[in-house]
Amino acid sequence: MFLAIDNVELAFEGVKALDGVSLDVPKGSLTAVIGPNGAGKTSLFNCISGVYKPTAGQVRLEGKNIAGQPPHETAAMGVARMFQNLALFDQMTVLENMLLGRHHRYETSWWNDIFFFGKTAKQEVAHREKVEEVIDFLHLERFRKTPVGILPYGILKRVELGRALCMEPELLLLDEPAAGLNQEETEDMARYMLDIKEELGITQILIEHELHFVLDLADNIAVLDFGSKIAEGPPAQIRQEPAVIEAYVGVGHGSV
Ligand SMILES: Nc1ncnc2c1ncn2[C@@H]1O[C@H](COP(=O)(O)OP(=O)(O)OP(=O)(O)O)[C@@H](O)[C@H]1O
Repeated sequence: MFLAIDNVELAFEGVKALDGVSLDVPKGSLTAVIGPNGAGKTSLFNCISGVYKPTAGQVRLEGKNIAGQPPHETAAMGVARMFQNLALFDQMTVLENMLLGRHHRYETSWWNDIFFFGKTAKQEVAHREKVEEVIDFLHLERFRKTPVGILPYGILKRVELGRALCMEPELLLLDEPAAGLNQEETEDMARYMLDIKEELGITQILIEHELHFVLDLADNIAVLDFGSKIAEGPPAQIRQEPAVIEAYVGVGHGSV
């Protein structure tokens, strides 16, 4: 299995944020983790990316247990994260922010190379080519030289996705990518996620509040509630799941 989350438990002073959660994520798939506030979704991401060390259980990436491994080592193994609270530098342009997304791939003094000395090292040319590819892929051409601080939120979300894609990840963790977007922007975001899967073949895990956003998108949906996985399956199955119907629309309201 590409990513195997095995009986992961995470406790904060007696409160179990995760209580024995297991989830298999096949390579190239798009998995959604949904659930209400406080269900444990962010905690699960933090256990995958290395921000938190699970109190029990394993997170195996291509067979290697990465639970408790520092985030930079996990990132170097190809795990990138798109943050809900955007991790961008306002004064820098779209292009510069995306180049920063590649810093772990610079072999030496990446900061000096890009910003102070402007060396046209082979390395930098290759990095810029990759960034331009991502800019094209996300249709951000006309914003390349714009400081991100003046861009509207919908575009910023796309730039944040681009920053993560510039890491050339094997596994992309998306934290509520549609939060705060209008209908059209939400549809665009969903389209990009399908393109990432179909054209780039990158495995994606997506945290979402809204069941409806993921029903047409995900291959597999895991539903968390109070730190436990209460249901898992393809969208058609999740729609019919009594525990999900109860959690989302109340008992006796039919399928979602
Ligand atoms: N650093 C922390 N210290 C103490 N408790 C925490 C910490 N982080 C999370 N928790 C608790 O763990 C539980 C799960 O929180 P988590 O943020 O993972 O849920 P979530 O599903 O991501 O919620 P939301 O949708 O609101 O982001 C909650 O009860 C939360 O209060």
